[in-house]
Amino acid sequence: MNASRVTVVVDSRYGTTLALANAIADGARSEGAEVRLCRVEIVEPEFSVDTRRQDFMTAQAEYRDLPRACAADLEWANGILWGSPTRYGLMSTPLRAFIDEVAPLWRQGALIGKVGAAFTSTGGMHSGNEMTLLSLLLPFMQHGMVLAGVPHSVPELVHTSKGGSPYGASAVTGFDGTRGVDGNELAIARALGARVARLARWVEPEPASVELAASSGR
Ligand SMILES: Cc1cc2nc3c(=O)[nH]c(=O)nc-3n(C[C@H](O)[C@H](O)[C@H](O)COP(=O)(O)O)c2cc1C
Repeated sequence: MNASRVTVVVDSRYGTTLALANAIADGARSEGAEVRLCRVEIVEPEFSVDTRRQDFMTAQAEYRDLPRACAADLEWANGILWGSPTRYGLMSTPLRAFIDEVAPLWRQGALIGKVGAAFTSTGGMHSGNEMTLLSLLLPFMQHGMVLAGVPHSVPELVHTSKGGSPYGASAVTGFDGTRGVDGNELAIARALGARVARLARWVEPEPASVELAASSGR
C-alpha cells in the first residue's frame, strides 16, 4: 500500500465551494492522507461577481491565503480533487485555465492511474449542478485517471434535499447565496475526500509518455 497524498484544487468567490474543499480535505486527513489544499489564479476583472457582498470579502481573505496550485501539486498526489462554482452550467474560467496550464502533464502521462474526483457549487437546484460535476470529471479521463464518486452507502447522499450526488460533492446555495452549505452537503464532501484518500492508497501510478506512444506507431 502507498502513502496517501491528496491534492484539492479549488476556485471559489463567495466561499461555498471553498467550504466543500475544506470538508474534502478534512475527510482525506481523517484517513491519514497528507493533503495539499490549493487555489487557482483568479482572472480579473469579474464583472458578474458582487465584490461588496460580505460573504465575498470573508471568503476571499481565506482564499487568497491558499497556495496557488501548480503542476507539481498534481504530480505529487496520488488522489486529486478539483472543483469550482458553476458558471452557465460549466466549470469556472479560472479552473479551466489551470487545467489548460497543466497540459504538459498530459503529454508526459504523469497522471495516468491516479484517482480523480470533482466538486461544485450552484445557485440553483437544476441549473447545472450535476452537469458541472460530470464535465469536471472529463479531463481526469483524458489524463487516464481512475474516477471516484460518492456511493449510496453514504447516508447523507440518500437524505440530502440539496446538493451532493453520486458524481461528486456539491452544494446548492440559492441564487443570492443565502441557502449556504448544509450539514448533508458537508458530510458528503467529507465522505468523498475520505474515499479518494482510501482509494489513492491502492492505485499504482502508471507513468508513460503519451508522445512516445504516438511516435511508436503501434
Ligand atoms: C457568472 C455566473 C454564472 C453562474 N451560472 C450559474 C449556473 O449556470 N447555474 C447555477 O445554478 N448557478 C450559477 N451561478 C451561481 C454560482 O454558481 C453560485 O453562486 C455558487 O454557489 C458560488 O460558489 P462560491 O460561493 O464558491 O463562489 C453563476 C454565478 C455567476 C457569477
